[in-house]
Amino acid sequence: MSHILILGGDGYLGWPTAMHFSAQGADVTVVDNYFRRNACIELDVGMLYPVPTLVQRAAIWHEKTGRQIKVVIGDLADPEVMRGLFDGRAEYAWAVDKKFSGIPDTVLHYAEQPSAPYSLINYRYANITIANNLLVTNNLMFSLRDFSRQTHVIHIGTMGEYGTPNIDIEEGWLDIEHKGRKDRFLFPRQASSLYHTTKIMDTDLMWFAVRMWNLRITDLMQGPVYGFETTEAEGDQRLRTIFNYDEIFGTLLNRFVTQAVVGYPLTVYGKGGQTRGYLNINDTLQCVAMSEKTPAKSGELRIFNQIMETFSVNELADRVCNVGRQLGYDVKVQNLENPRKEAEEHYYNPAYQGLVDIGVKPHYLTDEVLASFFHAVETYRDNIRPEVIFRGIKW
Ligand SMILES: O=c1ccn([C@@H]2O[C@H](COP(=O)(O)OP(=O)(O)O[C@H]3O[C@H](CS(=O)(=O)O)[C@@H](O)[C@H](O)[C@H]3O)[C@@H](O)[C@H]2O)c(=O)[nH]1
Repeated sequence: MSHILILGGDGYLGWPTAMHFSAQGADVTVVDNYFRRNACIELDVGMLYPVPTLVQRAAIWHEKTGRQIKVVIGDLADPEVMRGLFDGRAEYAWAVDKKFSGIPDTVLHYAEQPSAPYSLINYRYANITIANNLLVTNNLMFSLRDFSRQTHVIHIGTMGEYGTPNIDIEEGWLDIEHKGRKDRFLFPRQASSLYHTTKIMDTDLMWFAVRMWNLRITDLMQGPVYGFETTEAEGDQRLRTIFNYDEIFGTLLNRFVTQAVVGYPLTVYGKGGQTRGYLNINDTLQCVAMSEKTPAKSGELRIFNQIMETFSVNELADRVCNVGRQLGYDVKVQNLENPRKEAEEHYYNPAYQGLVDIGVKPHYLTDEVLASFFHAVETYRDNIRPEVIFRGIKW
């Protein structure tokens, strides 16, 4: 049985991933310090529905499936918490069998502050983002160096590391010919938020560790994710993942569908030509699962662009308007002055073939998928708080 350690197991992607691997029979341990929930309380942003604690969710999962997901509550920016997961000192906050699972075969690293607006609220939130994201990644690198260089790490990076260059975006690497000589380098990176910049710095830490200590790392450069319905959560609402629609933690399509359902005009920032690669939450699970099955080699930093299709903000607003109107909603669009500093019209042509080549079958955003997303959000309509949708955190 493979042992999978999930850092950031309480988050939007961490918890569905934990259930996904557990359902397939893996020995799963999740770690989290409840950063996301605490930030949601501190900043008073709305979640679509309440979510039981990580410990409660693990107990519910066990009651329903007979499988255990071991839970550790701790701050991975503290090196001793991280190292305890490799040398057996970790204390389980929940587990049926509290015996140490041993060195993990695979570590899924989601334990990061994931929001661009959060990282730019002010200098304090900027520092929290930088300190958390870089220390967690560095603590992981040193734990692997000291305890297990064979463990495969799958890190969630972001397409935002590349920014919006005026050339095609390759999958992580670029061959350069300069004055008659050739070499291969990380693709140039230029992020448009501090959060995204920490992901660039993560890549540098990981690439250093791969070069020095022959670690095995897959970096998934993910675009904005949408949706919350995953197979393992079907049939029990208490197992649904955290879903934000507010300005800070909500991603674009999750926000637009929620806005449409509650009659709030869709918040298109600036000209709306900002184009990104999007993916369904179920494809995040697939991409991580396929990467786990076909790990990076020793001394390899393997980079995949984890997106399934690209849309501009305007295109997504149109799609949400059309489907919303067919469902009887009076959906309107408002063009707001862009609170972010970003290109509003730009070239965007990223490669994203690597994950398909290792077996991922994309779920595309069809009208049916969008309609089913509307129906899922409608169930919680009364919980939606319009006042948290836009507060205008400026870059
Ligand atoms: O109400 C809104 C919200 C966003 N946008 C625009 O939509 C685009 C995407 O915004 P987003 O908030 O969905 O995505 P972003 O801030 O880039 O961050 C999200 O998507 C990233 C992938 S990517 O965008 O870098 O490819 C992940 O890394 C992050 O964790 C996740 O929060 C941006 O141009 C933004 O200005 C709007 O027009 N209106």
